Amino acid sequence: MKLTLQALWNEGTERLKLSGIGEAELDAKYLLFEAFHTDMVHFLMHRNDEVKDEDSVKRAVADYRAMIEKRSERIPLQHITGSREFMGLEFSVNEHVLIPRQDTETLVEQVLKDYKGKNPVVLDLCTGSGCIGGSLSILGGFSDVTLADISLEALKVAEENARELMQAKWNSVRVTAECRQENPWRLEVSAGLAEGADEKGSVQKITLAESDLFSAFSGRRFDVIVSNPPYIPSRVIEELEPEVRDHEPRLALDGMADGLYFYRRLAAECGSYLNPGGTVYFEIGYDQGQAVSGLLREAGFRGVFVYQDAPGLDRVVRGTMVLKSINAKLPEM
Ligand SMILES: C[S@@+](CC[C@H](N)C(=O)[O-])C[C@H]1O[C@@H](n2cnc3c(N)ncnc32)[C@H](O)[C@@H]1O
Repeated sequence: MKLTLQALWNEGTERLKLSGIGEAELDAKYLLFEAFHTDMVHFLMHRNDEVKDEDSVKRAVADYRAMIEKRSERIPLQHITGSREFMGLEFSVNEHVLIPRQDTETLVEQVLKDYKGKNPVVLDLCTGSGCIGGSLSILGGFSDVTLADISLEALKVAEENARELMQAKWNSVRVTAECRQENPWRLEVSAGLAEGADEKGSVQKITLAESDLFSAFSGRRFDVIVSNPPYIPSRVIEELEPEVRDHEPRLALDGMADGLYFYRRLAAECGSYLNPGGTVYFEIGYDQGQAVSGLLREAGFRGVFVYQDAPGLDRVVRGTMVLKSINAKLPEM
């Protein structure tokens, strides 16, 4: 029987179906394209051609079969390919970070909308791959964004992403990374115009910081604090799909007994790190809107509002800290 792309796709699909993978056809096709560095158009035109008897093609076939084997062990697709698209940008991922979810784009889109044409100083707590803060920096053009996480392994992934994003955005422009501190770890990735050019208004930086929530930010103030903290109740983690339960970091999932542990800490502490009129945006689980809104109101936040994601589920809570003593106003939104 001749070996074709269609035959390889069928073979992969069958293998993944046997492992109970719901989107077996899609995943097999994605891995086929990855192994053969090809796309849908090429596939549709050549799927019934016999694949060439060349070393490079043999390698692609072997790579594809190896990737299918990994996927059949319920290793997430994105861990196999090493990347995930988020907000139209490419983020590297590995087993040390949560794979960015489409739901999380709701938070990024809301901040971009609220701060269009403005340049807030932003802190992304629990940054993981850096997908939230990185997108805000690149797409919002915000010049000072800090990405913080308690996990050094996660921060290394966020650093790679920050460098790649800056490089891609500034193209011919220098991207420098300067290690400022080892313990706790801290690094700045910054981009500016090429040497000799006018640098006015063109410098952008992403700072990466090892921090247990706010531990590394004593005395600092931000205009916007965003966070997608771990929010799954501990007992629920065992019921999740094997891809999540066995392959994504527990540190990224576990919101302790009722899933609200981090929101309690964030609500209590955020006010001390915000400029007057500063705003927080937290991603939440679909059933946590009321509880997290309550925590923010109790902590003195105003304008507390819950936003829904594309399927209509509660996904983001926003609140603004108004410091009456200095007559701060709610920002226009
Ligand atoms: C749900 S993941 C979110 C990752 C990323 N922001 C996203 O939206 O895809 C939560 C992240 O919080 C980090 N984390 C857990 N406990 C933390 C703590 N005490 N302080 C800071 N980060 C923490 C984990 O390492 C993980 O990267």
